[in-house]
Amino acid sequence: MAEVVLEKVTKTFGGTVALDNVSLTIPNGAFVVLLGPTGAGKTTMLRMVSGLDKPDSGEVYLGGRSMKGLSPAERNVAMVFQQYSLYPHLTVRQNLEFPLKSPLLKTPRDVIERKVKEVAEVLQIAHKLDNKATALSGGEMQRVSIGRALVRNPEIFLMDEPLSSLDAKLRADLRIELKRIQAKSGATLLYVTHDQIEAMTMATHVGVLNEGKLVQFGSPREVYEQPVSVYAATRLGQPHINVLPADLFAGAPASAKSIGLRPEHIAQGEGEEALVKRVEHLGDQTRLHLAFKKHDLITVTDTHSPLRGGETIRIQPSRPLYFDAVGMRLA
Ligand SMILES: Nc1ncnc2c1ncn2[C@@H]1O[C@H](COP(=O)(O)OP(=O)(O)OP(=O)(O)O)[C@@H](O)[C@H]1O
Repeated sequence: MAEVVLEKVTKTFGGTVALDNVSLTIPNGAFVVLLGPTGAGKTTMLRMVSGLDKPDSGEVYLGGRSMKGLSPAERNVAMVFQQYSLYPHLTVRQNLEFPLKSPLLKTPRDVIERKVKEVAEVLQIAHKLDNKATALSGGEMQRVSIGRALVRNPEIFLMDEPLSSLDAKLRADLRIELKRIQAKSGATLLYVTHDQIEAMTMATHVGVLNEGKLVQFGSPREVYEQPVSVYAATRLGQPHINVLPADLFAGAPASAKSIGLRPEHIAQGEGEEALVKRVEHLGDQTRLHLAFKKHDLITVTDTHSPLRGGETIRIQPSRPLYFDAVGMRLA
């Protein structure tokens, strides 16, 4: 287990500021999901922690120790990247054994065998252990790369979109397994994803990055319910939060420029008229696409709603969030 601390970390590439004075304390055993659009600095943050890259200024501490000058091998971290990195001439078993065969670790043979077997079962690749890495599908290769990180029992895992090449069923299975393994081992995990469900279901903490700056760090629930800005609010939630001019509804504070309404925070039955443009029955949820005073918005309703396109309903905000002219949240 290890606490991860970034202290005023800045990293630039030419004219691009990839990380901008980021300070952050990640508690022992946390599962942190980093969110932000492409180029926000997520991968750069993982690379700073791993030692693959050095900060221009600032410092990284793992388990209370400064990592200044330490190589990736000298840090107790294991990484999984989006692109699988396997030894193609070795079998799946040999690929999984490789991290344990480091002369530094001196892992006994029976322990190696047990760990490889356990990890292969969890990742549903036990039947492929004797295949060459090149004789695997993309999803299988990715599972072997995850396995190579898992066999080592590191204090810190760094994962960059590790499930993005897998199909929906396997993603859902591995989400649960990764969360279980992380909770059981007590390791701290930093995880990059663009997937909302992964963020909400796996994370104990969410870090929102915008152009290299850490704009919010908190539990998924906190970021969802109490976002600091429109930007942070739009990082979580599917369908997205509705952001509309504040004066569309009565009751906005004078300094509010926009109102943010999560789809489930629009009450139906009372208020003003909205036109139902489209009804989407998704099985576990029904979405209503509404037109309200020339603006589009999305809300959710009863799964068995009899509503149809062309009808009108009455709506009013139930839990509005207000933002100022630059998109910052108003208290
Ligand atoms: N090795 C590099 N050389 C030059 N620029 C880089 C390098 N690595 C990152 N950058 C730049 O730094 C910024 C942050 O990149 P980073 O890869 O951390 O973003 P990201 O949030 O991980 O994006 P993605 O979701 O696309 O992976 C980007 O503008 C990127 O182009």
